[in-house]
Amino acid sequence: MAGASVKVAVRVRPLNARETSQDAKCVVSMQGNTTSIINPKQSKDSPKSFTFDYSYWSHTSVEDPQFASQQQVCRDIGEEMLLHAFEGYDVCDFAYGQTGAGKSYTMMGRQEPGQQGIVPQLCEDLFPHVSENQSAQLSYSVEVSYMEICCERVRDLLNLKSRGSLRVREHPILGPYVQDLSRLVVTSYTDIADLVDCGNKARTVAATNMNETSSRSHAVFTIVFTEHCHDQLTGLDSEKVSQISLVDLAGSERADSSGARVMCLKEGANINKSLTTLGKVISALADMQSKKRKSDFIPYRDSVLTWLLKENLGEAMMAALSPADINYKETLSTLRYADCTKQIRCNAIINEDPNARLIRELQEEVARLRELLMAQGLSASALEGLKMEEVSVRGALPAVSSPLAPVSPSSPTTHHGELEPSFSPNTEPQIGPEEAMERLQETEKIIAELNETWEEKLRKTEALRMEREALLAEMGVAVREDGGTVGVFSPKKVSEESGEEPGLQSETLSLRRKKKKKKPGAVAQDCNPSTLGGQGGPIT
Ligand SMILES: Nc1ncnc2c1ncn2[C@@H]1O[C@H](COP(=O)(O)OP(=O)(O)OP(=O)(O)O)[C@@H](O)[C@H]1O
Repeated sequence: MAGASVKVAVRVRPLNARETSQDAKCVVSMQGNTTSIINPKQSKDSPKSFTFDYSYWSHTSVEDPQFASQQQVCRDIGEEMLLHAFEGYDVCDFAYGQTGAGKSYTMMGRQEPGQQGIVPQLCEDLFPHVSENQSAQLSYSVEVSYMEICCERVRDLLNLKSRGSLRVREHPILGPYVQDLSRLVVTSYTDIADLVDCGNKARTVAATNMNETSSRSHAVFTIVFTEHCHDQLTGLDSEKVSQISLVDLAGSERADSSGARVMCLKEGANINKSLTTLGKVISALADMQSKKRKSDFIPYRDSVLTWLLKENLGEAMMAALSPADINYKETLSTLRYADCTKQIRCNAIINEDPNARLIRELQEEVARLRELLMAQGLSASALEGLKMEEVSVRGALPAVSSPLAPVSPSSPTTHHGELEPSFSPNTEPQIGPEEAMERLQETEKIIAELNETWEEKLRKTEALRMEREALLAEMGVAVREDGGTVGVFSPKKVSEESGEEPGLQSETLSLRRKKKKKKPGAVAQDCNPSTLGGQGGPIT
């Protein structure tokens, strides 16, 4: 897989009701792997053509021999991803395109038979693969996480209680990661399907509360897949870990500020930082490839999405296209974006024994930080007695003369979902006690998480499931008696007088009121989607 190009597919959907009502014409055509588009204003000009790994014609219906179904898309894209994940590679598929072009349809699809998208189909194929490969030597475990990135803030879609946005941090050994993002264990397709469903509903509820649509945010669903190997001859255990990231990006037209619709101030500044940075990253990688340069500056750090997917951008991209002449400019821009992505090559490596190696390296880091803190005047007994949750780092430590590791002006700031300043154990100047203490706690927390037993993970997963169901029920999402969720109440109109949706339950409302009291007048400016009951006032 290493060195292979990113697989790029484009897919054109049928005209929708709005386009049909405007008498829109189809300007996209496909022949084999080639997609062509005609400029409706200069129809005498020859069409612009692009060749991709796959050009999916889903504009018509199954009766058309050229028609590409959900199953075909998943067979081409999903099956290969699964295969690579079983080999131990990290893989990522992201869906790009204008709002309403068909990204979510391709990634998630619909509930009806035959309409399921890549995510549910891939998850459905996962467990039969596990059963086929399982043996006395080989066993597998699967965990999932689901997050949403909006305005550069990260929200956990599987732990609805984590109301604030999560911090994106960079650890010198672990690299970028989302602190406290829940990773839930799953043992069957039904488990995954329920979590996907809950996450999607959490997204919908949040969007409804915000009087907006989920097309403003990026959804990242990740399957962490671990192969445990026990060598019966030597008695040695080893592991291969791979991540399958499935990303439904925000609508691409928002990358263009001129096309921006009404949006709050913060959103205006941030909504597309991840999307525009993704574009820059893709074009820098493509440029590097075309010039055959070994390394170049790639602006991964400029946005949360690109930073988190830094090691994992390769594998597949699905560009969703509207067929309509009225969307010509957007569709052409999507085709160009996809064309640029073709040039990227995967830098894949197999993640062999990452946990054992990580724990060893993290323990070395803990020892180093402890030494540093002792050298700076903290006693060994104080360090031993240190409990992560008890420690209030700021102001609790003696001041020392060594400077904190400087944050370069271009480094993103440390705040909620935004990026932490980077630090490297080898190159940084001596760090101060506050930072050392913070890192020590962070590293010990990561080690504890890596050392968690399967039973502990199961307990956590179950506790979160119960919390999630209770909260979703409160927010107006019906829960079946067997635990599955069955649909969100239809979006409620925002009451003009109060700014609240009348159907929302008491806790959500009281949360909002509390916020409103604290920050009068902030409704129009703060679009933090991380608060499920967030400021739901109209976006102006
Ligand atoms: N290939 C397709 N076949 C049939 N219907 C489709 C297809 N693609 C999209 N649709 C329909 O078009 C509508 C918009 O699609 P979808 O929600 O997937 O767009 P999107 O790109 O994800 O938009 P957003 O950015 O707002 O999330 C949906 O009703 C969806 O079911």
